Amino acid sequence: MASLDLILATVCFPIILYVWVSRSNVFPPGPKPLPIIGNLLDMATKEIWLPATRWAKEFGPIVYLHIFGINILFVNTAEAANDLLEQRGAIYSGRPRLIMAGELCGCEHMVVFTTYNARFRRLRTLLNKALSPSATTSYEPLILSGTRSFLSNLHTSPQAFIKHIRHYSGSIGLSVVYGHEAKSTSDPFLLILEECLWFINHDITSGGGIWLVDIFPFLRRLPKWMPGAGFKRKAEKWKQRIDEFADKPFELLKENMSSGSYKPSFCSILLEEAAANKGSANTDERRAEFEFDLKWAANSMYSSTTDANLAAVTLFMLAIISHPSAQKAAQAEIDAVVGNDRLPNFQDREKLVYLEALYKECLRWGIPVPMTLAHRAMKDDVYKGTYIPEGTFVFGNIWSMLRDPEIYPSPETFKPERFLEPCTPEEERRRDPRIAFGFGRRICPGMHLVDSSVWLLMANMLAVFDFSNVKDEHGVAQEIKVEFNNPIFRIPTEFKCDITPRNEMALKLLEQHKRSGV
Ligand code: HEM
Repeated sequence: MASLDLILATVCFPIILYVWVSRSNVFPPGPKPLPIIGNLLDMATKEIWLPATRWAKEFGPIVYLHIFGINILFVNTAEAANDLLEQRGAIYSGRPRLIMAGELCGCEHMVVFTTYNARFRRLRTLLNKALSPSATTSYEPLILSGTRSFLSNLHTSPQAFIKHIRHYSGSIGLSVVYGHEAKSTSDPFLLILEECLWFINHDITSGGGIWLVDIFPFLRRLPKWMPGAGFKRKAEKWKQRIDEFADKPFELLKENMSSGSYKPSFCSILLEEAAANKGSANTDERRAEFEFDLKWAANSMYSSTTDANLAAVTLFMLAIISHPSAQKAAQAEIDAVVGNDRLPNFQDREKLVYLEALYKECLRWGIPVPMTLAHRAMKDDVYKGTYIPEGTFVFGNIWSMLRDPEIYPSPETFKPERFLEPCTPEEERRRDPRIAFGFGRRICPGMHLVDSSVWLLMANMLAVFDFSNVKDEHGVAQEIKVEFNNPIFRIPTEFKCDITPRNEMALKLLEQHKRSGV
């Protein structure tokens, strides 16, 4: 009898609760919607993570909104993100089907836009292989030489630092992915990267990427000449460029491979592996499918590096300019560990403990990507007595998690020392700034590459330059004021700062590297 009670309690009760909650539609709490448009006005803001974090304080770990029948859920704490996006990854790893971005503009082949299906798993396998910690180690020579030429460029024209960061990220992406060396900022593959990133981030996915056609799918059948079908004309133009963006570097690499003059890269290694594997199972159809996947996996890698890196590096610059004592402390440590006659490299990392804390605090305080992209609930779910319907767009609110005062006391304060304070293993697990890279089966595949490349860039920038506010004619430091207009990446608007070589030795090192080209 006791065991029957136990069965009833453990099996039947959760089922009854599930059915009751899902039938009675007890949605998670959230701001009051208006009739018809729902929470449309609440969502109409460029830094959505800021109101989302205010709602988190008012309503709790999960907050629900809806717009024209689209359900939206913000997951605001690391614990809820772990419960839903990690532990229930089988439910929460989809992506919304965006008709405008995906189907009409042709982004549907990129990993970021692909929902959780067999193709997604094939693409992620390719990316995870190319971006695993051990694969990342093999890119270290490229990262090192990219970093050195970035320092030279920064020395030559410090005020163009944004252009140099973009060039650095784009050219590392091109060499790692396609083995292509970008000789200048006007390399056609860098230009098309910039162009496509601009309209993907600012036009296609602006406002969460939801267009009227995503709410009323029948609109996609409108003939493109009709008044009101301007979105179709725009989509056609963007699609053509996005296809070229994926095709052109891949086609050039294949041509170079046929003529035998190419550098090993992510694509060439996998194409060679596929060619060597000419078994009977490797039909023409399979080969075509593999090449199509590889082309889009490559494009997903190449297109994801620039804006995220730009956000991470400019936020680091803002942090050290506004916290000169942290800048000095990191430089003193580099001088002590590395000395003044060479530049920092990967082998120094273990000994640069303050720099490590500074790197973590830059990710935590700066938050380059404050909100995950929308995960899609692939079936109905119940969480803590509330109902989350299938199809809900679920956003991990990284901003609110990395600003959680329970885990990070005085979260607005930039304080690298917080990562040096002794803590229990449980606290160590809770204060993990890798939350900055998202969750579960959708976690950023580029996180290991970022961990090496952005760390090395920071170490080298601090080793040779001082970063400070611009001074006016009376020597008074000018405060830096920036805004954040990009809906996905926290990239500050352009700002001015002074970037000067730290001393004679730094100048000598820069000259040396300029001459040797490494
Ligand atoms: C500071 C740098 C970066 C940050 C903070 C960052 C952060 C993120 C975040 C938060 C997501 C969304 C995860 C989610 O939906 O749960 C993401 C997705 C993604 N990231 Fe990154 N990222 C960075 C750099 C990179 C780089 C360098 C690459 C490629 C080499 C990359 C490739 C991707 C891809 C392909 C996705 C989509 C994954 C998917 O949909 O399954 N990221 N990233």
